[in-house]
Amino acid sequence: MPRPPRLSPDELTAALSGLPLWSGDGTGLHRSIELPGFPDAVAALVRIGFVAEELDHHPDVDLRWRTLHVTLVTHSAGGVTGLDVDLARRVDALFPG
Ligand SMILES: C[C@H](O)[C@H](O)[C@H]1CNC2=NC(N)=NC(=O)C2=N1
Repeated sequence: MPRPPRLSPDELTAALSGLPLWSGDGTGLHRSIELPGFPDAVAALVRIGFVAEELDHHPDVDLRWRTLHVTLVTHSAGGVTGLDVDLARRVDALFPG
């Protein structure tokens, strides 16, 4: 599937202003999600995984005890695209913070 283009700096700034739980730059969007315990963190990763499969767009996730460190980047585009913004919104819908 063709990938969309990387966001411009202005587009990225606008996207991040609508994603207050996320930080980042052109190399990736980042959010950490702390759960009550390790099993909850594993379950959260599975839930994110199903959304990722639905979107055919996948996060980089570092699971540390009960915290998921999520990075979104479109690897084939070499930076952040609208697909990452879409996935960030879907993650926030699951875990509003
Ligand atoms: C064929 C399939 O669409 C691609 O391999 C997708 C799958 N998920 C992906 N996820 C992310 N984050 N970046 C990609 O470039 C990517 N490519």
